[in-house]
Amino acid sequence: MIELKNVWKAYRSGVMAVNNVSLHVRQGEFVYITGNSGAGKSSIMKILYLDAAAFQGEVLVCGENLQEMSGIEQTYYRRRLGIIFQDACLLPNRSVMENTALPAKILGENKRTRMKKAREALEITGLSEKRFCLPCELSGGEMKKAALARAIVNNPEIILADEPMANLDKASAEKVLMILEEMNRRGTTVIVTTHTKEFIPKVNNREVVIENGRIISDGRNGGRSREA
Ligand SMILES: Nc1ncnc2c1ncn2[C@@H]1O[C@H](COP(=O)(O)OP(=O)(O)OP(=O)(O)O)[C@@H](O)[C@H]1O
Repeated sequence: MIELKNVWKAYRSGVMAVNNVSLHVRQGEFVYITGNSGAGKSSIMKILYLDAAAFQGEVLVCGENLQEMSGIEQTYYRRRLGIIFQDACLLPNRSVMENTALPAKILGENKRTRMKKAREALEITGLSEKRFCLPCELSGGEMKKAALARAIVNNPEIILADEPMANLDKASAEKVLMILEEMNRRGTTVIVTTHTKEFIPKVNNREVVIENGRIISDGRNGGRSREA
């Protein structure tokens, strides 16, 4: 479903953040991308949600080449994604409810439907009580939960979650993973980055480990390398 073929991404500073990465994620898979801070995890996610300017190599999603998409095709592609940005990226002057409903608004849902969807998503993430707050009135962990609610509100085909467990206590982090796993059980392809393996379940998970922009192992349960 998602295929990176020999992808390179260098920043103007000269840093080679993504160094010849090839990765295939099948439809309905749940993949963890792990690695130390600065390893290149977010850069890979940015490439996938089209936030990274010039990169080399090919990225195919359902056979479509991201670089060859027109502007309107990219817009439709983004609508198929639920994204949790590393720094939450909530609109500062909109309530939690409005932030959560935003992807439904972009899809053209009427107000009643998008508020219903936002209420349900906030219920799932346990943030209902804070629905009328502004982002500045939330803790870091609550911001992550709002970002998660926004990411799941449209029941997306693909979720790209960049450090969704950061700033969360153990119980909240486990709950975030539970929600992402439930989305995955219902058919959503999920890619999660994390610099800590603390919360990754030990059983039957695919973990792609990045170091200095390269994949150094790709396997299940910390198993043997597939693509390194
Ligand atoms: N906009 C940018 N301009 C220049 N260098 C950048 C930029 N963004 C990231 N980098 C560099 O690219 C490398 C990879 O960064 P990236 O954010 O992808 O890593 P990461 O694995 O997500 O790290 P973290 O876990 O700390 O978020 C790092 O050396 C970083 O300093």
